[in-house]
Amino acid sequence: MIETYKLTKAFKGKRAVDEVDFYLDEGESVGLLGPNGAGKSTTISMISTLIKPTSGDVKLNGESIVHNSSKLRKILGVVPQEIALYEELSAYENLKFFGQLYKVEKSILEKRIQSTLELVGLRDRQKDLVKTFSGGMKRRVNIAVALLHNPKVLILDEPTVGIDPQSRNHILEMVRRMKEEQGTTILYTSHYMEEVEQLCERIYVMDHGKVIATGTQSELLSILSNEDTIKIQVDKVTDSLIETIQEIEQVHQVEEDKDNLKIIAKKSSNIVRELVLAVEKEKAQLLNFQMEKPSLEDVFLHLTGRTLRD
Ligand SMILES: Nc1ncnc2c1ncn2[C@@H]1O[C@H](COP(=O)(O)OP(=O)(O)OP(=O)(O)O)[C@@H](O)[C@H]1O
Repeated sequence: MIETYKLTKAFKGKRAVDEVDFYLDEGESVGLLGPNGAGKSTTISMISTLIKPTSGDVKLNGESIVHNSSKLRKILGVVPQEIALYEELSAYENLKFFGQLYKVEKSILEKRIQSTLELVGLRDRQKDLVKTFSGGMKRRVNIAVALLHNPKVLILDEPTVGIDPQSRNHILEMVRRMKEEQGTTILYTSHYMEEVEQLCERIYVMDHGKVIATGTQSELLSILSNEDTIKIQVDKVTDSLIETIQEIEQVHQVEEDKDNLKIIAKKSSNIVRELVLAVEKEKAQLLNFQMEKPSLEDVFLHLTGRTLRD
């Protein structure tokens, strides 16, 4: 349905998006996962024709949309990171205003306003002014705006950043319902791997403007099939302890998390013994030891040496 070929965007000569090849099939929900600055927003801005690529192409059903975006715009709903609403108007009035602006037919606009408000869980607050809403509620109205013309494809740019848990749950549930009940095609960007794990069938992992891995969740996790993820808790984490563990031959990554250390190491029978010896050598006390199932966060750590939230 939508495909990109070597999609590239440079700002002042620096590539924010670097030859990204990507596809989104009808009815799929695909995640773009990456830390802040990875190039996710720039990628979706090009896909949604808000900015022009420096080079490369975006195609809708085989036709380039870079210079002819009208077909795409009809079927696309985009929820940007920034909230764009009139604070002095009510939720209902905002939707009516944007519905008229987007030329939603008069005869169906009222019904659409009510169904989108229902979907984002704000039907009973529709008469309240947007300025009285929490950040999460404003984000939900913003999503309703993007849904007014009943788009086949919905692109959401980090829709749950910085909002209350109730709104976050509403948004996740809404995306799930749109996909399952209406067959909407979804492109979802996030740096929360749990959300992408929960909602998306296929995932592109981005870092520094490039796609560094892609596949289904289980395909991505199989990157770590030769690795163990081990969590140890010690009485005190020191730099010297981290260095000693990093010197163990099988160890690829060590991540510090309060009193815990998360270690990704090549599968081997003696890794446990090596870790115990390292802790003893540093005169630390081992309080807990746990082998863990790898997560997408671990895949990212393995590929980049950093965590998604660094
Ligand atoms: N208009 C612009 N002018 C200059 N640099 C830009 C512009 N837009 C984005 N960038 C740079 O491009 C890189 C990628 O940014 P982008 O917003 O696409 O990342 P992201 O993965 O969406 O992260 P975030 O979640 O922080 O938005 C960053 O280094 C950013 O500073």
